[in-house]
Amino acid sequence: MTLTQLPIISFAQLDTEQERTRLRKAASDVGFFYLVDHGLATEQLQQVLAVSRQFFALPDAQKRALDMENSPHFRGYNGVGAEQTAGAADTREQFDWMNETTALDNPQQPWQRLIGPNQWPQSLPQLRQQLLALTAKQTQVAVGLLRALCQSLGVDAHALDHTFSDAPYTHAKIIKYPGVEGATQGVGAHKDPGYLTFVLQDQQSGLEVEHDGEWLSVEPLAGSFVVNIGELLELASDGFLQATKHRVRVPKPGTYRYSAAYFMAAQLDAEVPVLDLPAEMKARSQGVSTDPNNPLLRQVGENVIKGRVRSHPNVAAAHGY
Ligand SMILES: O=C(O)CCC(=O)C(=O)O
Ligand SMILES: [Fe+2]
Repeated sequence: MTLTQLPIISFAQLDTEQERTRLRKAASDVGFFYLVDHGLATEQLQQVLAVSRQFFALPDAQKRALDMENSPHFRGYNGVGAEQTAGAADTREQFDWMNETTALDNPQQPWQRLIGPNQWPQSLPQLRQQLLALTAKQTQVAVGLLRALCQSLGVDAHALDHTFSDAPYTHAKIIKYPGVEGATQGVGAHKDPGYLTFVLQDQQSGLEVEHDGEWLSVEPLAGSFVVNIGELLELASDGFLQATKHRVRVPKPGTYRYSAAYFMAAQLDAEVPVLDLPAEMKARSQGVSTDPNNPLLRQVGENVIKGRVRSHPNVAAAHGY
């Protein structure tokens, strides 16, 4: 039967085996679901979307001063057309931030250059405050969700904890998709590189998920996060869970879509283990996908930097990646 809506999972009920079974089904059959009862107030989420609108409404020069091309750590602003996905330019403006740290003095590996400071607009101090508060709460929920997912896969809830015990690598972005005549690709079809992604959408749809060879539109559900499985979970489950491909279509001309995406990975220096799943799950596993254009890498930093360099060739070139 064709799927018409994503499953809805209650975070608050994941202490019950019944809800964890629903979680496992959603994660393995679709790889995408709405997460509700996650404890973040709808008001806080509305404030994030409001401050994000304020950010994108700043004068172009102020946004350009934060251009990602200034940052060897892939942080900051990108205008429409700067990012590449599936070999074509995306029609979206975005602002990216990650764990707030200082750069390493002597990075040995390209992915170690991801470590560093963010770029924040001085004229909108509430952006930094709102976005860092959001990320901190999302990390708590993502860790709880990952543990429940491990349990649902028949392994210890803490089986992956050692891969993020220093602190998970978190990357997030606020996004504005403008309706541009003749454009269709808001963001091209892709998988996300981390463990789990949370997307906060406004009332405008546009996100589509690949399921059984068709594209399913993810209609907005107020107060929810749209959660999806990333490549690190495909690796950890040896393909029992698949990182589902998704894309965003450009809204109608004259309209806009705003969203905020949060990507939780393991710490950059970790290796993702293969979990010892029960035999019946192993038997149903498809194995890790082998796309020559997108190899999945167990070394977390390498998997993350792969995506950054591919999405932002201008930033990679400016900083000698
Ligand atoms: O804006 C969205 O709904 C999803 C964005 C997305 O898939 C991404 O940035 O990886
Ligand atoms: Fe994505």
